[in-house]
Amino acid sequence: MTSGPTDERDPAVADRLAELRGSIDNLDAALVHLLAERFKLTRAVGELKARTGMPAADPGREERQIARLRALADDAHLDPAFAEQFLTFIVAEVVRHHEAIARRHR
Ligand SMILES: O=C(O)C(=O)C[C@]1(C(=O)O)C=C[C@@H](O)C=C1
Repeated sequence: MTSGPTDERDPAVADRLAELRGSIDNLDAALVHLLAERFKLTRAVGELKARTGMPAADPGREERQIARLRALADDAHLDPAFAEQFLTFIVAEVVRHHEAIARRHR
């Protein structure tokens, strides 16, 4: 017999789905905590940069981070383009925070 859309009513399938979703929820929580820690560190960097008059963004550093993350993603069988987009998205938010901190220091 082939499996079909009714399989999710099968208790074994429902249990397995709940188990997988439980682990996904744990990892999502870990990601939120990791991001919160990263933003604590970047806030300190933003304050240091504002205090010393350094520019918010460092394109050279970003280039190196992207190259490193792409290689790590490749090793981990994660799409390197996705890893790059993810980092770029986070760093754009960090730069926005740095700029807001710098405005407050003026
Ligand atoms: O390392 C820095 O200089 C930072 O400001 C941190 C960070 C990052 O989020 O990793 C953010 C902005 C820079 O363009 C590069 C890196």
